Amino acid sequence: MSTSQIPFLKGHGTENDFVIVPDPDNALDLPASVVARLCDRRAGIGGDGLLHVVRSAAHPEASDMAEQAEWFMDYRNADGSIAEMCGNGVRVFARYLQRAGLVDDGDLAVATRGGVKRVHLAKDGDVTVSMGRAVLPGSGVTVTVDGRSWDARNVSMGNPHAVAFVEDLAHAGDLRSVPSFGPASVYPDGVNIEFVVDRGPRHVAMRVHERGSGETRSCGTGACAVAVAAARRDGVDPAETGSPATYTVDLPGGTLVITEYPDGGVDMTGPAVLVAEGAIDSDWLATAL
Ligand SMILES: N[C@@H](CCC[C@H](N)C(=O)O)C(=O)O
Repeated sequence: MSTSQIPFLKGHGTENDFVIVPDPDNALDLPASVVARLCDRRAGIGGDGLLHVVRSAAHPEASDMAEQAEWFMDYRNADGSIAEMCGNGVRVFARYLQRAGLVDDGDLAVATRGGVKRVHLAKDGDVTVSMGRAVLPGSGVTVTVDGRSWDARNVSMGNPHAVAFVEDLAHAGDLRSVPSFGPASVYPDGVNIEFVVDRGPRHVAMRVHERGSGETRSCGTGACAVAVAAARRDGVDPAETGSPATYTVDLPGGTLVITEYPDGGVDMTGPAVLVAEGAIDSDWLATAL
């Protein structure tokens, strides 16, 4: 019989799935080994990542944002590594806060390692997040998978992305394929790699290999990086035209709509779904420590 249980929920955004662990006072010890155990699809609950829900004031990395955002999304990849930002995760995080009655419907702010993000949510509708500006450093990168290489665009959405336009999404390989990139110095902390094809005017499709999680069925920051990279490739820059540019991005797990504004801000709209809740056996979890 276990001595205590830790509440959790499971949710996804365009099938990028997360274990959600509410811990308002930041009382839980969640080293990488514990996160990896929880995200393990056979030995644990399973997820592409973990959303640790903490009051900003209670977390050393977020206390300086507490006045702007009551809640901090302490995001972890499936291997337990830390990332600056997760676009699908922040929508699911906001949905959890709404369902738990911790925020009102409508607009809220969420603290992340990538700064404070403004979120707009309706009770059962899509969620829109103001993701901030995309940064395109211009450094040349190459991505390689299964012996094929492409030039890629380096795009930061707070976390790093390499966006490669390919002829066929099948070129991104299969589950055994591990893309690589170069030169290594461009991404000292690793990178998320997106493979993109055109579907129509301002409409693309992508697959993604995420840093710390492997191939996932969606990546919100990746879709933003892809939309901005596709716009620049198409000669579209809202800062120059003065008009917003909207791209539809299809992913294996669903569709995200990305709009870049003349001030450089990027909005992402998509679903956020809670699918289950339960309790983690703390004795089992302790075996991962
Ligand atoms: N799936 C996320 C991105 C999660 C972080 C990424 N793996 C990284 O290490 O930067 C999204 O929806 O943005």
